[in-house]
Order: sequence, then C-alpha cells, then structure tokens
Amino acid sequence: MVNLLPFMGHQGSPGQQGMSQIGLGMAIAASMVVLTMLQQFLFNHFSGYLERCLRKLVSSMDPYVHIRFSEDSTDSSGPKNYEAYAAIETYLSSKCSAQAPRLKANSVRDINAPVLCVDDGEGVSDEFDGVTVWWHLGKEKDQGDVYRGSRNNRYYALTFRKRNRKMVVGEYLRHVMEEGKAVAASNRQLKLYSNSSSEHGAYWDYIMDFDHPANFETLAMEKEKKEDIIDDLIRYLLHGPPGTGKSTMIAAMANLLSYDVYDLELTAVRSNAALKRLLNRTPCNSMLVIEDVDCSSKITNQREKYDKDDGKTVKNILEKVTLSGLLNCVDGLFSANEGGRLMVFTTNNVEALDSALLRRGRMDKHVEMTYCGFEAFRILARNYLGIEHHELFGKIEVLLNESSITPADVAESLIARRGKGEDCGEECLKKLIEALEKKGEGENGWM
Ligand SMILES: Nc1ncnc2c1ncn2[C@@H]1O[C@H](COP(=O)(O)OP(=O)(O)OP(=O)(O)O)[C@@H](O)[C@H]1O
Ligand SMILES: [Mg+2]
Repeated sequence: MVNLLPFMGHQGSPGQQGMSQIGLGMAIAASMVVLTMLQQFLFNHFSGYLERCLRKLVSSMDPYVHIRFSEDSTDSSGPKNYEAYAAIETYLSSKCSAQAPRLKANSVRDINAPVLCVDDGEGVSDEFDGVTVWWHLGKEKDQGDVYRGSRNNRYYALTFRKRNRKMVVGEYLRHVMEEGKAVAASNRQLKLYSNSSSEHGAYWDYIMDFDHPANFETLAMEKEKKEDIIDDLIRYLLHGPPGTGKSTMIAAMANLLSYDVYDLELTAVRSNAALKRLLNRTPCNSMLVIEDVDCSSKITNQREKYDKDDGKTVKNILEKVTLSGLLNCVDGLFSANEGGRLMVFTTNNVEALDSALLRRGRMDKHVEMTYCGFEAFRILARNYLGIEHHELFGKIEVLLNESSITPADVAESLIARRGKGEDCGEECLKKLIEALEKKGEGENGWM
C-alpha cells in the first residue's frame, strides 16, 4: 500500500493530529481500494463495450469494406471454404501475371497446370462493371490444436468502397467464383478409365491421362449440327461408318465438359449385377462410353446359339450382360444427366441395334456421323493446312458431293505432305482431288 501520510497537511494537536492523520489516511486508502475495484469492475464490464464503440467509430470513418476468404478448410464451413479460396486464386492468376511484381506458381492441385498467384503480402486490383476492387494475399498464424499443431493460414482479402457493397457482394463475387471454377475445370487433367473384372467383382482401372486434342472447333461437321449437340449433352448414340469421327466427337465432348472418360468394354462385364456395380462406381462429372454397342446384341444372340449346343456354356454366357440389363442401367442410373453424367454409345451399324435400345428417351439423341461434306472439309483444311480459301475449293466441293469419303480419309490426304516445306497446301489439295476422283470412279463402277 502506498504511504499517503507525507502528503497530508499538519492540523490539530500532535496527538489529535496523529489520530486524525491515521483516520484520514485509512479513509483515503479505503477509497483508493474502492476506486481500484471500481476501475477493475468498469474495465471488466465496459472495456469490451468501449472497444466496440471505438471500433464502430473507426469503421464508420473507414470508407472501405474488407472481406476475408481463408484457405483453412478445418472449420465448420469445411471444404467449401477452400473451394472459394481456390476459385479466387485461379480467377486472380490471369490478373496477377500482368500486375504483381512478385508471383509464385502453385502446382499442388495439378502438376500439369500450375496456377500463377501473387506472392504473400502482394496485391492486385481488378475492375468489374466500372468498379475497382483490391485483392491482397495475407498470412495469419493459426494456433491449431494438439493434433495438427500451428501453421500459417493464407487468406485473400477483398477491399472495396462501401458504396459498391451490394454489387461486389452480389454480382462481382458470383462472377469471380464462376470464372475461377470454369478456368480450373478447363485446366484440369482429364483421365481415361476402363473396366476390368476379377472374381471379386468389376472395377474401373485408370488407364492414362486423357490428352486428346479434339474440340468442337476442329471437329469437321456442319455448324448447326454441332450447336445442337453442344446445347443438349445428355445421352447419345453416335452412329456412322468407320472414320467419320465418332471417337473424335467423344473426345471433343469430354474436353468441352471437362469430364473424365469411362470406357466400358461390355464383353468384359460378367453379369448384369457387375454392370450395375460398375455404373454405380462411375462418379459425377464423368462420361460413360460404350463403343460398338452392337456387340451387346451379339451377346444376346450368342446366348440362343449356345443354348442348343452345350448346357455348361449356356450358364457362362447367360451370366453375361444382357440387353435388358443394359437398358435398366440406361433408364435408372443415368436418368436426366443426374450428377453431371453423360452416356454415349457408338455403333457402325445402327440397323443391328435392338429397337428397345434405340427408343427415344433411352438415348435422347441419335447423331449420324456422315461422310465428309464441303463444310466439314473446310474445317479439316483449316486444321491441317491453315487454309481458309483456295481456288481448288470449288472443284473439291463438286467432287465431295459426288462421292463418299470419310473425314478420316480426307485428313489422311491433307497430312500426307505436312513437313515438306511451308507451301504444301496446294499439293495436298491436289492429292485429295486425286483421291476423290479415284473414289468417284470406284463408286460409279468405273473401276
Ligand atoms: N469429323 C471429324 N472431324 C475431325 N477429324 C476427324 C473427323 N472424323 C475423323 N477424323 C480424323 O480421323 C481419325 C479417325 O476418326 P475416328 O476414330 O474419330 O472415327 P470413328 O468414327 O470413331 O471410327 P471407328 O468406327 O472405326 O471407331 C481421327 O483421329 C481424326 O483425325
Ligand atoms: Mg471409333
């Protein structure tokens, strides 16, 4: 306790003085104790309030709004937090490569498509609908817990003017998320799976990364037909002669949607139950492909043949996948493109398919892949020769109308001379004309 006596005046008799000094000192000391307690009480009960008032005052003077998007996915909002953070990072990668002086490459999510992002502590600005906003990459120490320990959490802080709050929180953030996810999807490495089976069941095996360059721009086909397909990707039957681009179309679809490809070899599936299990294991955002589906009807026919020959073989074949098993799967699992799944069948021989399989509603769209028309040829000429117009195009158009040549055969003529000097275009077109004339003679019975 602080000694207060030296600061008191000298009044009354020494005895009285002594007594009254002691009384006064005690009173003052008591009041100090009360004051301290009061201070403590006020501090405990009102400091939060005062602090809040102060913050309010400061923030009312701050003309900006700040929003923080944390990388941390361990709190209650779980992976959603990280999804938003990742979408922002991808969205900003195109902005920051032009603006930020210090960048870093993030290849954690996909080694083939590293995302450039601003380095810690750096920032970039962005403009949307005439409004400027600022992004900043920050780092905060997370105390963690006994299991994960402490670590540095990154976050993107978005700053914008208060008057733009409604637009930024609404339209702008929606734009950032959508754009970020779309860019990430287009950068994603697609994968190819195929089915195999063992005595334990049917499985999807990872075959390789799916790196097919096909896209709808380079796919040689009439524009209208392409647009119709793109508008409504659900369940397809692609039919047409070999070399008309059925497999190329599948690759273009997978690339357009960024879907992994699950190539189902029906003859390797042991039973309807195995087929069902396999399809149940096909994840969202995937494309199930059954090439040459006419082979499945061969299985059904074979069953009858073996029926008469040998009872043992019958059992084995009967356990195989049947058409009705396949139809059940088509109807059930892949209804209405649920969960972003696309199913595509191909055949060279549409007449051989069972009418039950062909029925609309089972395969929403039948796309006929045809021989090469002039419009398709022009796309191939652009793909392979980089030529948009040429005086030989007129002759080629006439010849294409008179003969049936597949896009694969046209492509073969056009690439034959590639690499033999830059100006090989005319030579290639002449070679194609030769091939077309030969075909025409053959088709018209001149050969
Ligand atoms: N419509 C097309 N657009 C662009 N390229 C095509 C087209 N059709 C064929 N091609 C070219 O021909 C090659 C063979 O075509 P693709 O494998 O797609 O034919 P397909 O119809 O699947 O044949 P198959 O019935 O034998 O499986 C492709 O790799 C591609 O280079
Ligand atoms: Mg094919």
